[in-house]
Amino acid sequence: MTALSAAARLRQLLADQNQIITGAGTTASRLGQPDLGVITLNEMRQNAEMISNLDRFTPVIADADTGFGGSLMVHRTVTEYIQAGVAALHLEDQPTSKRCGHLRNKQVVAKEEYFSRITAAVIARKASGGDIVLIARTDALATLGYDEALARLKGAISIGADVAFLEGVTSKEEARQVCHDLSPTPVLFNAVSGGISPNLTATEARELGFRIIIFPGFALGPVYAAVSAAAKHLKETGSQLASRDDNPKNLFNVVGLREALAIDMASGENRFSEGV
Ligand SMILES: C[C@](O)(C(=O)O)[C@H](CC(=O)O)C(=O)O
Repeated sequence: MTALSAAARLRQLLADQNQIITGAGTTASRLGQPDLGVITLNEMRQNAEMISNLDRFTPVIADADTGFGGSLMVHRTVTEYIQAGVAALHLEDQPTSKRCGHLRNKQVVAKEEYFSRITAAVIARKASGGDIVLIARTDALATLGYDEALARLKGAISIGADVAFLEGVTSKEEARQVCHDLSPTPVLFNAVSGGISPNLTATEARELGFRIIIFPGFALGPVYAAVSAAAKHLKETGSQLASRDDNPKNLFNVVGLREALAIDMASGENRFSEGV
């Protein structure tokens, strides 16, 4: 168990490249459904646990959506994410019947309810002695405007959130403004391709003042395109679109075949010592 405090964990997050567990991506890939508040804590936690434990040295930021219910569910979510090995989570102010932050006609809960969620998250972190970084996200910009969204983020920070996430930033000016208005609290930029926000590179986002940049859809689109092309090829030609290097062994090496064989040898069981 790491002895890093949440502050140290935050420094690590700011310095390193991280992995993220996207709620939208998990909903699409595990449930085959759109990001409309249908995924549950258990499904998100299982995915988060699997990915967090692939490489314990790469911090994972996981989407916690609305916390999946009232304060007690938020408390449970944060506790379970800590147990799953997640390094940071983001928690938002949409109702539990939420939608992707880059869709239209979003709603948000009252400020008091949002602050109860953040408070429950802070209590859960303290109770479990965890070092998880709490990222407060607000979706209020679209419906209630910049001042209310800023007030929500400031309130969340005063309760104990470590990072602010203004969902759906609409311009570079607004981006610069929020980073300035919340300084020294680190602000996260959500780079959603084709979403509401300006299409920024990581360098551009850093220049505007963001300290953490996430690309939740970076793999989903390309994977979908690649799988569609492969399926089309199979349908049209009856043969698989495989590269010359595709064989079971090469593919299994991507998911740890060499490491597994090394464990077998080191344990003395030698089930695979003749090779595979
Ligand atoms: C950050 C986000 O919550 C996610 O699920 O990763 C989504 C991203 C997306 O829909 O691409 C979001 O609501 O912005």
